[in-house]
Amino acid sequence: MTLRIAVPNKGSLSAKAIELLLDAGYRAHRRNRELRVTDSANDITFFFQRPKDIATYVGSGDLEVGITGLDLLTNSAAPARPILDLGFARSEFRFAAPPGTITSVPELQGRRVATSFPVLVEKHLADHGVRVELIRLDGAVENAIELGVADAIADVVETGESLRSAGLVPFGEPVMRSQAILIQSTRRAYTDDQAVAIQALTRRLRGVLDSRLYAVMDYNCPKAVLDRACALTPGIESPTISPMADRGWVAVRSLVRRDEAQRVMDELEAIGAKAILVTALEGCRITPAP
Ligand SMILES: Nc1ncnc2c1ncn2[C@@H]1O[C@H](COP(=O)(O)OP(=O)(O)OP(=O)(O)O)[C@@H](O)[C@H]1O
Ligand SMILES: O=P(O)(O)OC[C@H]1O[C@H](OP(=O)(O)OP(=O)(O)O)[C@H](O)[C@@H]1O
Ligand SMILES: [Mg+2]
Repeated sequence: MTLRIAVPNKGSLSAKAIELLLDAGYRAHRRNRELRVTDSANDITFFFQRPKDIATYVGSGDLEVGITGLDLLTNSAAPARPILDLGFARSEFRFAAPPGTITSVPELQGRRVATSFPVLVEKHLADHGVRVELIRLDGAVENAIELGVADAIADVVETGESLRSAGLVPFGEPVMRSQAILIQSTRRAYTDDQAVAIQALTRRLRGVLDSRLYAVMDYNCPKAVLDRACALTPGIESPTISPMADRGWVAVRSLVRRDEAQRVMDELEAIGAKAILVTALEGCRITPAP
């Protein structure tokens, strides 16, 4: 097997990582509770591992690549590096405490800080010259203060709901911003075949991410406002302009960001464009290879 890839077997990363691989044409379905799935057609084996262990396997070179979180990679201190941002599991890593108790990082000096990311926290505090008593927990860290084992916590924050419901407020700058990433080892040597296979995987994943980000926009445009229309829909390289039977009009096709499509349609309509269509992408290769 040319490529062995570590995929999170549970938690916030798992379902989205598998969905991404399936959308990229890989057979990454787990039947029952399989921990290893081989996709012979693509010459890949997926190993379903605990999210916290993935950087260790990839860093050591025992698996070629893996999907993990930037915060987990940093916390592992494994010799591995991100090769592609995957855009999901976006979060911040923050300190928090009950309001009015600890409100800045220097005030943590000598206090008890609970976390399940001890390496990440220790490094950040060392960089700020602050020494604490670290309380290592596995999860549900927000309860640690009320239960009396810590004075502050450092944990993943997405919506902030877990902090709010535990009566905690974040303080200090975020320790880091994280998202899901594809990683490879910085230490091992990859064979030429493996390097080519990693490139192919990366291009496929990037294609899926771009397909989710962009849509095709088609519209009919009076020639008199074509410059303004093209400025609204510049596309990635340049819009495609085709003649129409009515010589006063042209047909324009361009890629637009999905999250901007409604605004762009409003503005095109306002300058006189007609028959504006937005079509989702099933797949694409539009950004350059890494
Ligand atoms: N609520 C969340 N929203 C977005 N990303 C999250 C959230 N919780 C965790 N993550 C991210 O998911 C990755 C895995 O985090 P973690 O190890 O805490 O696993 P988990 O998804 O919480 O599963 P578990 O704690 O049950 O093992 C990390 O990169 C983290 O930043
Ligand atoms: O800001 P929020 O949207 O509330 O999300 C953040 C919470 O999500 C994660 O917890 P998870 O559910 O994975 O439980 P865990 O603490 O056991 O990891 C994380 O550890 C936070 O507790
Ligand atoms: Mg968690």
